Amino acid sequence: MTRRIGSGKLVIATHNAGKLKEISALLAPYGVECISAGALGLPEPEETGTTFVENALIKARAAAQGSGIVSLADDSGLSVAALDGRPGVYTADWAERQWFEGEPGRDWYMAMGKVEGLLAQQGPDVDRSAAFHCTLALAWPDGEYAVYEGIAPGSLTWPPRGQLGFGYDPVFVPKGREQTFAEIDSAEKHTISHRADAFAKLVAEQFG
Ligand SMILES: O=P(O)(O)OP(=O)(O)OP(=O)(O)OC[C@H]1O[C@@H](n2cnc3c(O)ncnc32)[C@H](O)[C@@H]1O
Ligand SMILES: [Mg+2]
Repeated sequence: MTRRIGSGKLVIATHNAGKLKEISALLAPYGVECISAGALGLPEPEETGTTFVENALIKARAAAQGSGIVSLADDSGLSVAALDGRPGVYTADWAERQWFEGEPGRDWYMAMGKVEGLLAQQGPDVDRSAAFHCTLALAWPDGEYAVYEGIAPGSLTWPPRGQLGFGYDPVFVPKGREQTFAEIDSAEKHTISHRADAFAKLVAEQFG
């Protein structure tokens, strides 16, 4: 029997504002008091793993140890079929760190262009299928943990479209749709995304 979060405090071990917003919305119905790793001043651990599971556990364990509170991390990424699954666990790293109006951030437009450039090298008939992956890891300060995985299949489009969401959303068209994730409102994204898929499994086990 997996240990449960219950209705106490939960640290959200991410430094990505887009993810934090989505995770808080997905957890809103379950009466958990969410605190972000940033608000607690927790450092961003180095993601030295080679799989989504390893990196999610690194982030969740670092936050649980640093805060003494059960922590939830999300490691996610875009796997492109024609690029043998890249950028995969390196999805965030493909976007260079930059300063935008005095704030640190990453250049997602440049990263989306990098993916598109590699696809374009394979010619006009290249297979444009891709999938977003999301691994959620829960870690307790005493070392116990649980992992939940989700996926959203789809394809890549170019040029980027839409203003909603974050990261690579403007180039990702989920399967069966015509709009990109950045053109789909957040309530609807929460019914079809990789994060929603992983959360459905977490919710069934933790709050079911
Ligand atoms: O590690 P944390 O602090 O959580 O934040 P991060 O942005 O570094 O997150 P990851 O290491 O998991 O990298 C995953 C990247 O994949 C992209 N990504 C993940 N989920 C996404 C989504 O729902 N829509 C668009 N892009 C997404 C986004 O660019 C993320 O930066
Ligand atoms: Mg990261």
